[in-house]
Parts: sequence; C-alpha cells; structure tokens
Amino acid sequence: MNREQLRRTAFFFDFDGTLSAIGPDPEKVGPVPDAPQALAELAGRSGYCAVVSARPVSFLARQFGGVEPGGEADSDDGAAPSGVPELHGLYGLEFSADGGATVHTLPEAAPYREVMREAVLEATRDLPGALIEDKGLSCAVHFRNSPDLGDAADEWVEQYARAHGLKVQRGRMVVELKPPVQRDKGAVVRDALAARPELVGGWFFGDDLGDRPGFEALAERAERTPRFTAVRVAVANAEGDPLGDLADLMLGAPDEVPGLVRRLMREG
Ligand SMILES: O=P(O)(O)OC[C@H]1O[C@H](O[C@H]2O[C@H](CO)[C@@H](O)[C@H](O)[C@H]2O)[C@H](O)[C@@H](O)[C@@H]1O
Repeated sequence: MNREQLRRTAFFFDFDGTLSAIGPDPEKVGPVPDAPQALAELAGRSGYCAVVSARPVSFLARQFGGVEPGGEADSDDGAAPSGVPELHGLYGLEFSADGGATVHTLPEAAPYREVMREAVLEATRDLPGALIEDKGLSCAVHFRNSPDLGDAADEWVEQYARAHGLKVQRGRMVVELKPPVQRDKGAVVRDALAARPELVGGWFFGDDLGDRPGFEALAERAERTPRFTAVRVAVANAEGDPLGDLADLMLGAPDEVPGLVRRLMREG
C-alpha cells in the first residue's frame, strides 16, 4: 500500500482473539508482541486506526494508551492525535480519542451502571464457578474454566435480560448482559467512515461473533461506494471461525496481525 493509499484507508481491530491470544483469565491476557507499537505507528500514518472491542476503554487504555507515537504528525483535521489509535469499548458504548485520558460514554447507556452493578452481584451469587467480569456497563459471565456451566450461564443471562429489559451478547465461552441500546461494532465503523468521506478503503480484523456487524458495515460501504475497498480479515481459532464465511483474508493466529500491519506500512 503506497503512502497515499495508507492515508486514505481506515483500520479497525478487535482485541480478544485478534490482537490478543485467548487465555483462561480475561484480566491476565495482553496484546501479542509488537501489536501496541504497530498500531501506534499505523495511527500516525493511516486515515484512521481504532481498537473496537467488548472490553471497557479503561482496559484497552492500559494496553494501547501509553505507547510512544511512532508516526508523523497528522492531526490537522482535528481527529485523534497522531500515533494514538482511537479506543472504542463495550461494543461502542464508550470511546476515547486520547488513549483513555478522556472517556466518552453514550448518554443512552450511562444510566445502566447501577443495573449492571446489581447484575454482577446476582450473577456472582447465583452462578458459583463462573467467572463474572464487571465491565461497568456490561456484566460478562465466563464459563471457560468450567464449561459444564455453559447452559446454566446462558439460561441465567437470558432470564435476567428478559426480566430487566437488557440485551444478551454471546462470545467465546462467555455470555454477557448489555444495556438495551442500539450500538454495535458496525455502528462504530459506519460512524467513523461517515465522518471521513475522503477514505477509499477500510480493513477490519476480527475473530468472533461480535465482529460480524463490523465486517458487514465495511461490506455495505463498499457496495454503496464503487471505489471503496473493504478488506475483512478473520483471525482463525481452533474453537471455530464465526467470520470465515464473510472474510476476504484469513490469518492463522493473533501473532500474525502485527506482521501484516507492518507489511502494509512498509509497502507505503
Ligand atoms: O470484542 P473483544 O475484544 O474480542 O472482546 C470479546 C470478549 O473478550 C474477552 O473474553 C474472551 O477472552 C478471554 C481472555 O482471553 C477469555 O478468557 C474468554 O473466554 C473470551 O470470551 C472479554 O473478557 C469479554 O468481556 C469480551 O466480551
């Protein structure tokens, strides 16, 4: 990709399973080597670069917020400062353009903090053995460490969501409660592209069900805009590839992602 193409292309990256290998404890995993640095450099040279994850921005900021910028200054359009990928957390309910220093929450979602706090307490009480992840505006019930709890966890979350008017999101050995707000990774992609009509291409790197709307939003944009190129990169996982049918490119594992990013920048 030459320098000009890079400057007119957007890049979106999921975190877990894409920039980070899957492990037993969500608090103990981190990005694969070179991912934060490669993304910081990409943020300085591309038209747009963002991590779009189900994790809260506070978590993403610890992984990507403090990296020394590697690219050249490119903030004349008032977008994110050079060298800092935008961080979109909780499927787009939260976002930060300054590495996590300032976090913006969707106003419709903000009132659900108390509801989620209660859900975390009740899930912890009702589902001993499951790992309950308190994400502020979301409550994730993990059963990776006790797979036999999968059906009970799913049922509990479904019932809780019905009783409290919440949404359910499934992922790899996890089922979570979300506020009933119309927002997903596809909306993040659509908003970023709509704000940057000069872009002529977009890449989305993902591995899981929650990334499908991101893949679909890129494809929609390419269908509507003849000279827009969408590249959907699925990162393979032995647990299954829920994106394989939509992918333009497959990578074998998260540690292949920084290498591809660097090849794209080198060709620029
Ligand atoms: O949108 P993502 O960044 O891909 O987040 C999806 C979920 O990722 C995390 O859970 C997954 O990774 C854990 C650590 O490797 C693993 O233990 C778990 O089984 C996976 O489901 C995160 O903890 C969840 O909150 C996210 O929904």
